[in-house]
Amino acid sequence: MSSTSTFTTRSYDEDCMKAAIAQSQVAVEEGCMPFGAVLVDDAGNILAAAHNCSAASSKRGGKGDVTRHAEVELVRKMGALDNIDGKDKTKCTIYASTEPCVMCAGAIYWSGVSRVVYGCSSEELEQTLSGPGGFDIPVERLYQMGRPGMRKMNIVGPLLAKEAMDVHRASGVWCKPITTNNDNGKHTNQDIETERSLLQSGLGAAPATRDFQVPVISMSTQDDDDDETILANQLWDAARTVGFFTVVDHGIPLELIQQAFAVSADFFSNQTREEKEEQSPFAKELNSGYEYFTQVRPSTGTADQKESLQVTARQGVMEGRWPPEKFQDTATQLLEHAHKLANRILTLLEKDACPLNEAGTLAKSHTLWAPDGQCTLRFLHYPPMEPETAKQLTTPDEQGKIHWRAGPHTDWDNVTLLFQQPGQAGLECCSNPHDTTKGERRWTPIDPVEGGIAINIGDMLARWSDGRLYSNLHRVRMPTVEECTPPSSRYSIAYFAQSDKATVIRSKEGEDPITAGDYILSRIRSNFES
Ligand SMILES: O=C(O)CCC(=O)C(=O)O
Ligand SMILES: [Fe+2]
Repeated sequence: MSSTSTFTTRSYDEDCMKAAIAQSQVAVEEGCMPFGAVLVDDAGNILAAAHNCSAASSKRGGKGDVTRHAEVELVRKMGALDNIDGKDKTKCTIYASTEPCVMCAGAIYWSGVSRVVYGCSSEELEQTLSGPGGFDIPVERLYQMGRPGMRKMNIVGPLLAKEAMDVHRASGVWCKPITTNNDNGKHTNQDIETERSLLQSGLGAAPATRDFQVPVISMSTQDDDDDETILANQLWDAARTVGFFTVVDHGIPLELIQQAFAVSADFFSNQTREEKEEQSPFAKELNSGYEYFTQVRPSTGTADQKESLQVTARQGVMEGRWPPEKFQDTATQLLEHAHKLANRILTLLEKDACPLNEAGTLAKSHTLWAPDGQCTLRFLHYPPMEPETAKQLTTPDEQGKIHWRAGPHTDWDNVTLLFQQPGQAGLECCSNPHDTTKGERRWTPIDPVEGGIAINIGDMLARWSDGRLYSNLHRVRMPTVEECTPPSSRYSIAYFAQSDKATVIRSKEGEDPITAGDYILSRIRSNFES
């Protein structure tokens, strides 16, 4: 595990770390290894900067001097610095884009500097290396191994780990290509098996009771730390027990939500299936575009009674797949708002869910429209049906199978924001098996609330949080006879917050990490294979 120091951070730490990471980029541009470092005084002034000067490979200009690591270069520069005269070196900080190796930790100690802030941990880097690992001991532990009387060293990190790792990955000099970093579907198959078992156990088809409630939580705070803490605790309790909750006062304008439902109804209900397919052709590997009654859930063996349009917020994916302008404008705006809200929720949950994460890691792992972005906005329409049809589709066939508007499933993402409209009920969730206060597992409705958004935890965050959070099953039941008199639609819009492809999701110690890209890909594949 990477160590997180108990020492406090300073207001200029992030800016100085960005300067160290920029140095690591300069190193790459000069054909060297991706490491950078800066020296900073106790007022936050950068006194010197250096980067690795060992050539990346013989192909890139000779082997060079292998001791020319960024920190060693920096310490050597210190001897010649004019601006360090009169300063107390023990109060200076060295920012290193990656946790210093044993050699650099020694050089830093002998330089007289007593504070070290690092970007990504050597452990994180090690796990992405294509070759053998390095000669590293976590720097905090290394300094603790020194003799009594040794000067006390103050270590802070990881800080801006994603940014620091991005330079390593993009450098192409030694990280594994990210697509090879997968777990052969071990986890994703487990998720699919959980869904498949619902068919045999009968739990998937058990009717909903109102034995437990899905909490409704106001997200309005006065920008005050106490309010934020109260809100974080409420979200944590709801996420940890039920796994589903509805938020109100969340800041997304009601008019925008209503406008999104209006363009959705216009797209689905005022065009033929062929027109929709032509406007937004479906791409299987991207899981993007328009689909008509195609999704067969492992939990039901029958196709969901729905049509959907999936907007994937990745560079280029929606080209040739956007319905007309007004739809695109509205969907883009809703995506922006949903993205911000999801990130706020993830940040509020992070401290309890992923205690080893640097604060903000979850939020930073989602980038809208990035080349490896994976967030999606899914417009759903469950078409109206006659009462007779609803009855027929919910009567078990010879194999005991029935139909659903959406069969029981868990979502693949970190967190889902689900917009639903009053008067269009049907969404239900199953109790969390880890919540022992609920006894036997049961289903309960998630009633639509005007302007409210239903939130649920997905499999990605369940995994990232080492099971501290749980992604619970949910489904959309068929309409009742009353709801079919007259036949009526259900529209919903789901925002799925899925980390960028290169994000490394690491769960328990000893388990293989997986990139978010591989994770989603294996879920897409297994869903189509089922
Ligand atoms: O339409 C709904 O209410 C639920 C949709 C859903 O759960 C999904 O698409 O994952
Ligand atoms: Fe879902």
